[in-house]
Amino acid sequence: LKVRRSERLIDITHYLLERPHTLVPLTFFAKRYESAKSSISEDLGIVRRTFKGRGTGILQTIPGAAGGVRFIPTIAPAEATEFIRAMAIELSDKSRLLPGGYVYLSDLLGQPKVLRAVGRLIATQYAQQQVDAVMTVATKGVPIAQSVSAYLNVPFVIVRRDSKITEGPTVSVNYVSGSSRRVEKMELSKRSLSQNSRVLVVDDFIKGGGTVNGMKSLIEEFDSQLVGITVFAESLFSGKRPISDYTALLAVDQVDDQAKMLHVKAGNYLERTFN
Ligand SMILES: O=P(O)(O)OC[C@H]1C[C@H](OP(=O)(O)OP(=O)(O)O)[C@H](O)[C@@H]1O
Repeated sequence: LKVRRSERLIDITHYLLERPHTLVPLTFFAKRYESAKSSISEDLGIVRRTFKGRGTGILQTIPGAAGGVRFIPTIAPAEATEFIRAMAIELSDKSRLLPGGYVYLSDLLGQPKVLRAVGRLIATQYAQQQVDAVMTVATKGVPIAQSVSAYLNVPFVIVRRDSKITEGPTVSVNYVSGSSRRVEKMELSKRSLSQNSRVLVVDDFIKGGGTVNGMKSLIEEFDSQLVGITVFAESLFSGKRPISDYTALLAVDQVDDQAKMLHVKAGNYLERTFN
């Protein structure tokens, strides 16, 4: 039974939204709706124009027999700007101040709406780059990594600071925890990352930068490449960070836990992603 265009458009949209960064051949849709490929091409043109117009994402067309379409989720600059503006106001609440210049984020990074937005923002930044895996360190970075990996349709791997027999054989590196000048160890199970992987590092917070620097070393131990580092928020840090090339959605620009004062502004995400 032939399926009407209005129904095809709804079902095509739903199918693609659920399968980001996945190549879907035209013949798949032609068979699914028992429609001509020319009709499916017109359908996809309507979806592409609507996605583009509303900032939903990019619908790539790959020509040829092995071709098809691929949905790349993105977030529109205006929506990204609005989200970051709202987050900066939310984070500038002095009740979020923690000793040592840390900011309490766990309530926000436990909200599905916030995690979906953060995942989409970071996936937009790397939408056109080859990413094979998203890496973070337990614990607070995990929900962010999961959300980014869902939008990029790649696995995420969790680096741990403690040894667990359930992780099997691991690769470990020592790193200096910036804020406390302590030498710490982090490790990743050998099976979780193959050689020559292109790895995106994400985390909730960067202070001294020791943690992300440790993950950079770990990626090198796996003979893999670091694609980029993006964190939800960066703190003020008086020392010199071992890593300076990273992206932050938000940035603490005034903090004084004695005076109970905290101000958070937009980080460098917007200019790094949309310029
Ligand atoms: O830039 P640095 O000075 O290295 O600090 C940033 C680390 C510390 C903190 O993790 P913790 O709160 O230590 O651990 P967990 O994420 O497990 O709560 C945060 O999540 C980053 O991973």
